[in-house]
Amino acid sequence: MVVLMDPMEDPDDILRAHRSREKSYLFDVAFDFTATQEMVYQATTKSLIEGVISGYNATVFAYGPTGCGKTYTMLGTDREPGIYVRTLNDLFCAIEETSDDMEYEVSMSYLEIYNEMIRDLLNPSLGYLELREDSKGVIQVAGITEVSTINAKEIMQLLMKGNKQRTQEPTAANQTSSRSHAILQVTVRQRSRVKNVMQEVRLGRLFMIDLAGSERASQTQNRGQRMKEGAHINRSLLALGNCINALSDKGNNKYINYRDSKLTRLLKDSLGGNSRTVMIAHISPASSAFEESRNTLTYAGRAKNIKTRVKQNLLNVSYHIAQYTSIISDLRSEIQRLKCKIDGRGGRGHGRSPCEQGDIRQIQAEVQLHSSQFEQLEIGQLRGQLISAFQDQMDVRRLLLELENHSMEIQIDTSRHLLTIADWEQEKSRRTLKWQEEQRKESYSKDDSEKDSDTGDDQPDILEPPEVTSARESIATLVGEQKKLRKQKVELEQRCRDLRTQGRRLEEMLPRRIGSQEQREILSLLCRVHELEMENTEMQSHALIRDGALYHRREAMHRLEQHRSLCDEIIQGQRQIIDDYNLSVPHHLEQLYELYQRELEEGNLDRMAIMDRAASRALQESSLPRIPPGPGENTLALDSDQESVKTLGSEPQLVPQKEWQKGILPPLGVGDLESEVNKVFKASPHPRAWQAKSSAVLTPPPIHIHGMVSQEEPPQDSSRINSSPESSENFPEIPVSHKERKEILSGTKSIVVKAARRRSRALGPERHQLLAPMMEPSSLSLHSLSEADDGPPPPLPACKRPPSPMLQHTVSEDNLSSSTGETPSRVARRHGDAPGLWLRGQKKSLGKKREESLEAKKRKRRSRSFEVTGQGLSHPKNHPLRPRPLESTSDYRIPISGNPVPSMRHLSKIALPLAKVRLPPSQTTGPGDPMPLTVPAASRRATCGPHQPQGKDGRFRPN
Ligand SMILES: Nc1ncnc2c1ncn2[C@@H]1O[C@H](COP(=O)(O)OP(=O)(O)OP(=O)(O)O)[C@@H](O)[C@H]1O
Repeated sequence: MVVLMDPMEDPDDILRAHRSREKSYLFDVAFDFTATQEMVYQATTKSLIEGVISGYNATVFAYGPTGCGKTYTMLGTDREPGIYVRTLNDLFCAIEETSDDMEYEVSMSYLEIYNEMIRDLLNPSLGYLELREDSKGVIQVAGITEVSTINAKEIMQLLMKGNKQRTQEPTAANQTSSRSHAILQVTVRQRSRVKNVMQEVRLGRLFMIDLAGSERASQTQNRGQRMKEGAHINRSLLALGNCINALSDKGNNKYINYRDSKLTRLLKDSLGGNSRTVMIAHISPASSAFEESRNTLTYAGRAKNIKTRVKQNLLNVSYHIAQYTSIISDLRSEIQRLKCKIDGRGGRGHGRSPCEQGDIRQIQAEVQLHSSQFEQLEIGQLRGQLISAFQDQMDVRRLLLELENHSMEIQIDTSRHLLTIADWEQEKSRRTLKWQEEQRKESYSKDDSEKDSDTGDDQPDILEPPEVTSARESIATLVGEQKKLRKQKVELEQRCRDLRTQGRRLEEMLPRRIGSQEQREILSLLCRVHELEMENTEMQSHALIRDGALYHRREAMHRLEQHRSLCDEIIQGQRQIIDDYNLSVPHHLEQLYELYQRELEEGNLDRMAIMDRAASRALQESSLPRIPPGPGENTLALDSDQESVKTLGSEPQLVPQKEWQKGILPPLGVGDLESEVNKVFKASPHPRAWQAKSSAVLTPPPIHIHGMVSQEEPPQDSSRINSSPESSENFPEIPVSHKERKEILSGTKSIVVKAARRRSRALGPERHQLLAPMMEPSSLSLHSLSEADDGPPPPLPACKRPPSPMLQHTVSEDNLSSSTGETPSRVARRHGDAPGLWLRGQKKSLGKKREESLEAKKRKRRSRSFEVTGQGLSHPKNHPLRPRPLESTSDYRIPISGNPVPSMRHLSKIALPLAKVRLPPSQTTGPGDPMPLTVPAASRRATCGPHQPQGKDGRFRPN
């Protein structure tokens, strides 16, 4: 509240008491002489700044008589700056605070209205400027200088410069009287920093006006120019007052005449339009300025009633195409900069161009994703290559295994054919002997002259059977097949070496390429799996080798047993003759015979057999050594497998490296086989010579099997058992008839081929089961033997020679003749006696004791053999190559059960050469031994009934 008191009022003057001019005025704020510049600024102007930078117009003007401090309030001094400086300072501070999100443009113009003329204070040389109004009704000063800056210090310098240009003249009322209206216009443009085609711009204008003071001519005592200036000042202020009066009159909608002066025209919006306006009225406390003060307060009071409509100045800017070009150029520059930054960081900007994205974060994420995908793809490729290399190696090794399996089958077939040929040679020899015997018998009834005439031809005309010829042809084919297999094996081994080299390169490369521990562990496990697969394959290979070796070994053992039994019988028979006829024997022969007897009694051979069986069992039960694919590089390949595991992982090796190198691939044995085949490939034209050669073979003494003795012979090179010349030369010594041989061989082939096929199948997807069935007890052995035992109870259960009763007689003859390869008469003739003498003239004194002794030993052997047979049932694993039960029993079980089928009839006619062979029990009943499998069952029946000790039927009947 401002109370204006009349200085002329006299309380004692009653006449003028009712004419008092004292008046009170209400304003928003009133300052007294204690108010500072800061207080005035804070109370009047500071609140306008926020609106201005947000797009609102504002006006601050100082109104009042001359010399009342308007200029002081607005401009101030250096020490006490006024509203101009303080407002600008705060304005720039506010802009600075929001400059991160918003972009500002600040421009300033400074002019004065002097004598109703507009002059640019920033560039006074421009002369007087005109006021113009645009299409929107906004008043503009044409050509005014607008300085754009955001630097407060710079704008202050401009302000000082402009003030110096303002017209000030000393008057009687004010030494620094302003003779013009000074108007400082600050325009603020605000826009968002986010670029867009359509952009909003906020435009705020702030007018800070230092009006010239109204003056009275009497008071200012102006004359001339000063009086003229005062007149213009007063006229413009009058126009302003009129506008204020008009605007403040609420109920009067009369016309607002802004055009009376340039000042009102310029302040049109500030007074009654779109502006927040502050009027600072200045009055003087001097009583002499009572009238001016009253008028000022009256105008100010009226101005207080003026209502304005404030609105935000918003401009929607749509850019021109040139601006679009500029924007695009800016964007490209930004993209290029980001691209260079990415390239400089990792140089991984391959593939899709990041410029297509435009967003640095998206580009970075994409680049990272591509990098990760590339790394995963690379690892995946390497892993795939390694797996492929492993699989190729395994495929080649399986092929090798199949090749070896096939080779073994060929060997078995070849052996079978060799046996057929040998049997024929044996049969041929026997027939020749028979024929010669008959010739001799006939010669007794002839004279010497006739005898001499018959000596020309001692060879019968014996035709070779077709199966023997076929066997010779088959052998030729099999030898060719073996050569082919050998060639394929060499190629496969080379292929295996190449694959191993390739795999080794991958194994060396992978640890360097893979940085992830997880990936390394995966690959390590992969290599480990490969190693186990290799191990499995090699175990199968070794099992195959062992199967083949055991088969040949048993076969050879069987032959040797037969041969030994033959020799035993010969020795016993000859000894019997010697004893019966009290023949004189050279001393060294007698010593040898005693040694022979001693070994029989002491069981040395049995002990050897036990040791051999223990060694064989240890061989079977021990862990199988690994078999490298071959010497040289193949061994290296396997080593490399382990090295790969060592490289990729830290798992310990289960098998020492040396073990890998110990094994060998199963030999194809072509060389040995060929050498063997060459001897019998063609029919021998001289069976006698062949027999003489066979007789030179060192035949071991009979081996008496006791207890746990197995049929296996002492350790020897199994690979040579079947293919060695010695073994082949033993074949003719086996006195089996041709027909019997054929039956046996057909059974042998059936079993062996089926077993080989099963092995081949096991090498496929179920190759892991290859070894398992071999370790299972064979039902074949159980059935064959148990059913054999279920037959007619044999008086001598362990008889090795069981010809059927109905065939016993013929068998006996064959037995005698074939067991030695000579007829009994021939044997007797060697000692100078007639053929029948050695049968009829047996003496029972000395020979009987010896015979009883031998018989007791035989019984003992039979008994133990029976025990062994029973134990053999529970230990079938001694026959790793035995045929599978279902396949084998189909051919051989039925005859044994007592219901002979036609095939059994043939079997029952098996000649005694086999029947009289002293076969070890486990061999005769073992399912893995095809030939003894059937023969003992039949021979047991044959001997159960009519078998008698020697001499009863006038014939020698060896065991
Ligand atoms: N509040 C104040 N404190 C100190 N000095 C002041 C104050 N107000 C005004 N003055 C002084 O009074 C004198 C006149 O003031 P000023 O020039 O500002 O008056 P004016 O109203 O602008 O006059 P004019 O209308 O003639 O220009 C100046 O010398 C100024 O320094």
